Amino acid sequence: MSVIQCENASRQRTNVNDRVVKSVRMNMTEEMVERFVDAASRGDVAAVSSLISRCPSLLDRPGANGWNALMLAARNGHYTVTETLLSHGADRLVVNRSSQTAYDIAKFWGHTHIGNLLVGTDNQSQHILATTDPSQEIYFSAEPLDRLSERRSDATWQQDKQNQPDSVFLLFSELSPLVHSLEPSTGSGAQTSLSRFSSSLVKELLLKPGSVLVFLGVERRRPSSSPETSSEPPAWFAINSTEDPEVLLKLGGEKDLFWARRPNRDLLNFSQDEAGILAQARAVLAWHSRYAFCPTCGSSSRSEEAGYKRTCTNASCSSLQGVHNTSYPRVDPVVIMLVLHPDGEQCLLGRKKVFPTGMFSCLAGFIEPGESVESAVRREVEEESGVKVGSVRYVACQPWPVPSSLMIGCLAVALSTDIKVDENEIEEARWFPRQKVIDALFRGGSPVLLLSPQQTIAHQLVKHWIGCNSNL
Ligand SMILES: NC(=O)C1=CN([C@@H]2O[C@H](COP(=O)(O)OP(=O)(O)OC[C@H]3O[C@@H](n4cnc5c(N)ncnc54)[C@H](OP(=O)(O)O)[C@@H]3O)[C@@H](O)[C@H]2O)C=CC1
Ligand SMILES: [Mg+2]
Ligand SMILES: [Mg+2]
Ligand SMILES: [Mg+2]
Ligand SMILES: [Zn+2]
Repeated sequence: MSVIQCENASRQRTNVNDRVVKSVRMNMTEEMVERFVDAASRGDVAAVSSLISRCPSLLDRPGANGWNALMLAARNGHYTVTETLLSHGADRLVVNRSSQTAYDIAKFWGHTHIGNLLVGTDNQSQHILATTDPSQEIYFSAEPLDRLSERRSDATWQQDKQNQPDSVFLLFSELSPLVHSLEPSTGSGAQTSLSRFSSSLVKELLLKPGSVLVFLGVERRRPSSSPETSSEPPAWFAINSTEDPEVLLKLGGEKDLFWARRPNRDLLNFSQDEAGILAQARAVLAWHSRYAFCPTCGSSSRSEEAGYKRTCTNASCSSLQGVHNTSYPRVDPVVIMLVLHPDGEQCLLGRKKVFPTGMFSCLAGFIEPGESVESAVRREVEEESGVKVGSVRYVACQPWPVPSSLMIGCLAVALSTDIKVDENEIEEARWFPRQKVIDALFRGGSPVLLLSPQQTIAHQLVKHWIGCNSNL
């Protein structure tokens, strides 16, 4: 045998030996994983603890059937084993082959106490589970003011409120609100706050021909028991001004005020209450800015009913007779839907060209005249992605004041899965598995999937789907 043949034979023997060693090691590891998940499944705390201390990497390893120790402990209602696994840092966010987390499994099998343990107290897992009522968290939907619509046509009451020292006036220039930054220590998570002006500061501004005033409502609070303060809660107004924005800034004196000009970004930084007020104020002011002239005859129109109606100044205009929706602030209904794959474990998300790299969101589209919510969902999904949709279920809605949409959020189930995007509207659409979505929601964005911010209903719909049990 030549030297080369000898070397080759020796190399082959080494490779064979390596493979044998590797396979023995693999069998040993697999065996250990099976022993570990079996101990968790039987509720054997001592065996679970001893195996983790010998080999910590076993903790989240799935057994041959795709279930890890935490899932099996949850399935069989073993509280102490669940507790032990969590105390070692077991990952609550991993899913099995059917896209179920340990929490899904505990909830399905009725082990509420284990479900509660898996929710824990940390924000991360609470987010997953506290999604049964998404409307609780919808940005722009809080209603801290009582709109008192019956007071809109009471001119004396309106004038009186405009003169009250405790009335609050919000300022807008070209529909951008005047705001100031908040210290992070406020704890509300809000970064900016609406700047509030008193009647004396805006008195002159209200006399300018380009100023539009809208009555928003009064604060929802019990009348004060203190005799020094007014017994009626303060009234709130919004003003859109055409004056020089730099000059308007000076109304705030020395304070560090600025205009929140980028609608899709700057309007998302307020507290829930202020976002609710902003949604109302901006949408009504946007309507005034677009309807200065009567849509029926083209004559000029004037604001009435404290900013909630525009009436044509032409006495012979037909809009002055009968029902005319051109006279009232408009709301445009939009459907927004999370489409679920027929397997229940994937969802359809799309991206527009203008989205930041990696960002995907729910498909959405304006409802057309004569269309139901369900038909609009089916039409928009098919137009934008080529996917056919069957059942549609309403989940929650969101006022979206850019300029005045109402986003009607639904879950919809796909009947077909092939994707063909409408390139005018969507750059790409894809099916995303539940685990990827969980990772994007709770472990921070990955380059593959970045979701829209939590203030959007698109984000809330995705979170709601994750909070629903996967099919068991
Ligand atoms: N809060 C959230 O989570 C989200 C909110 N949105 C909002 O929903 C709205 C609609 O979504 P989008 O996907 O753009 O809608 P569509 O899929 O219906 O497409 C938008 C196109 O429809 C046309 N359009 C504009 N206004 C209307 C109307 N009143 N009725 C019918 N068609 C109209 C426009 O065409 P043209 O360009 O020719 O004028 C526009 O380009 C947007 O305002 C968007 O900001 C969207 C996604 C998420
Ligand atoms: Mg569309
Ligand atoms: Mg669309
Ligand atoms: Mg459309
Ligand atoms: Zn008219």
